[in-house]
Amino acid sequence: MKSCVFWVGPNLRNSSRVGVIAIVGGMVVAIRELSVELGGHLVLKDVHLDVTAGEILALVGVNGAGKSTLLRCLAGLLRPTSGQVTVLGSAPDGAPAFWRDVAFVAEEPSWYPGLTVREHLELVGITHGVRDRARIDAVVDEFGLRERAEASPITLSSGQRRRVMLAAALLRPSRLLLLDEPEQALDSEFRSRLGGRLSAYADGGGSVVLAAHDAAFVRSCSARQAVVADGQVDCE
Ligand SMILES: Nc1ncnc2c1ncn2[C@@H]1O[C@H](COP(=O)(O)OP(=O)(O)OP(=O)(O)O)[C@@H](O)[C@H]1O
Repeated sequence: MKSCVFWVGPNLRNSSRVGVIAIVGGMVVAIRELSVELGGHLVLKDVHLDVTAGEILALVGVNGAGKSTLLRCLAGLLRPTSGQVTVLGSAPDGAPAFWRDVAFVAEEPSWYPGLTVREHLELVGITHGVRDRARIDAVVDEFGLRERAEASPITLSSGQRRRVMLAAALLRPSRLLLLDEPEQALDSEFRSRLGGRLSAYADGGGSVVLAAHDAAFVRSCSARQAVVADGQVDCE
């Protein structure tokens, strides 16, 4: 094993695997010869991709290009047809230890039925060792949710629901954020604020892989771009 590079920033202090898993050369994601066949169609073909600690990678491409498919492979929700996917030193396995270090925001919002916005955030916080009410309050404010904090997410607008999902992902410690079209349904001001927030997360040593359609949003988070087309991923 080559030299180990650890960066323990504000988002990472409570991380379960800091100091346990060695990230060779700061590599957080390593994809080698990844192919994925869905419904008899080769969606991804021999993809090779690396993401380092503190990097934001934006997957861009037309509808159906395979961006969500790639994110689902990184989250361990989809088994590749062939090739290797390594996340934080291991194959994504969906085990609790994996989810302690990785936060995933899917394209479709989901939440715990019967809980208010604040209760949802508190539950996510408790699950990941964040019990500080002031921290929950700060996130509620940061994501513009104060007036709807006691409401059920089902009664929120689509942009407000997206904010709840993003707040939950950024509230807890993690080392890698996987975000499927996080800018979707957000107004322009909040898109640009989210870009700044993700940049700060990366400055703290976290890595982000996101799929996005909004070029201005991708620029606002200073992301490296990877174009997904014809089953291939071409990085800048
Ligand atoms: N379960 C499935 N069975 C068969 N085909 C699938 C399945 N899931 C996805 N696909 C196909 O795989 C291709 C890639 O889909 P994917 O959702 O990854 O695209 P995307 O780049 O995220 O698109 P969008 O920008 O519209 O979100 C599409 O042609 C889609 O129809």
